[in-house]
Amino acid sequence: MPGTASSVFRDGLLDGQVALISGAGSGIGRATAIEFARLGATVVGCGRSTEKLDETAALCPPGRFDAVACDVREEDQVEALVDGALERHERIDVLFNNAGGQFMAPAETVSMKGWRTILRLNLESVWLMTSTVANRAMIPQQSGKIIRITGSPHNGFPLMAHGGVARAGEENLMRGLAVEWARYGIRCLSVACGPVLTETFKGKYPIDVQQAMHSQTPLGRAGTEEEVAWMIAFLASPGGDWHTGSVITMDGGMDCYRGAFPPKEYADEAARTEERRT
Ligand SMILES: CCCCCCCCC/C=C/C(=O)SCCNC(=O)CCNC(=O)[C@H](O)C(C)(C)COP(=O)(O)OP(=O)(O)OC[C@H]1O[C@@H](n2cnc3c(N)ncnc32)[C@H](O)[C@@H]1OP(=O)(O)O
Ligand SMILES: NC(=O)C1=CN([C@@H]2O[C@H](COP(=O)(O)OP(=O)(O)OC[C@H]3O[C@@H](n4cnc5c(N)ncnc54)[C@H](OP(=O)(O)O)[C@@H]3O)[C@@H](O)[C@H]2O)C=CC1
Repeated sequence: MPGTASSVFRDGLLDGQVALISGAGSGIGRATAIEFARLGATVVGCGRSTEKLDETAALCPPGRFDAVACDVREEDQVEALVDGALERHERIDVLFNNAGGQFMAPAETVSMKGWRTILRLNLESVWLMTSTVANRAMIPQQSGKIIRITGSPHNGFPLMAHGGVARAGEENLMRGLAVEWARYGIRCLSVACGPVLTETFKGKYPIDVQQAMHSQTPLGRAGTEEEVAWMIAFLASPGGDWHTGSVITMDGGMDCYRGAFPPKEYADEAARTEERRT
């Protein structure tokens, strides 16, 4: 992400906003923190590793990134994170629940400990962060936007069944809260991503699995962390004000159709057109 200005949005688009971003020390969280800071927001970025957060701070315009070590699974740490953000910045306009992840393993090998690890890291932590920020900041101020990153495609998540369950639950949580909390002026949304070429993604999955994911995407490529950051920035801007409860899917078309089109069985053009019946 070279340069100091957004390559998509006007300067000052998010002036005055305070955004809390989890997992801001790498990948999508870092790219989003940088984009928000460039657009004028103050970002409170959390993660477990302070070194990674300090690197993000160095990539943001000076004074725009407030790094806080916090494990989003721990109630006392999340409460301290939110209270500290309010003491220093007075409000929280955007919560981007980005921290999370899963491991790839055949379902029959996943132990109860492994299952609980993923449900806790994703679904439970999203509820903890969301309820704490809503109760302490957004309901009192009668405004806010809460965005969770989830996954696409929305059919089963083979080899990551635990992750798929967590993401489905998170999307439903955002939908339910969008209805309940509209009366407080709070918008709740999910952004469901297909493969995004972050360092973790590239290091985590075998190269042939990655290539299969890309070739099974109609647009034939993975997304970039900047493309996700632009979507989150748009949603935080006035352009996002009429969005709530939605699941915005960004996946190069994978959710509509799994595979390159036309499939090899239809390689012959004649096989793609049905004969007219008169
Ligand atoms: C095809 C479709 C196209 C679909 C195309 C869709 C594309 C979307 C793909 C999505 C990509 C991404 O999300 S990429 C970004 C992902 N980012 C991350 O994952 C970052 C965060 N991840 C993590 O922190 C870790 O990977 C994670 C395991 C999730 C949590 O770490 P923890 O330290 O909390 O947990 P650990 O102590 O390591 O493990 C706890 C237990 O979990 C289980 N466990 C952990 N790793 C395991 C493993 N590899 N295999 C089995 N079991 C495992 C064991 O029971 C462990 O206990 P013991 O046995 O006692 O050790
Ligand atoms: N890359 C992809 O293809 C896709 C990613 N996603 C989701 O997007 C999000 C970001 O992914 P990506 O950028 O690729 O991955 P990263 O691994 O780079 O990002 C995950 C971030 O979350 C932080 N984190 C993990 N556990 C915790 C915790 N318990 N408390 C606080 N912070 C934590 C990590 O920092 P630290 O270790 O310092 O705590 C890290 O910075 C994840 O939720 C991922 O599942 C969804 C779809 C596709």
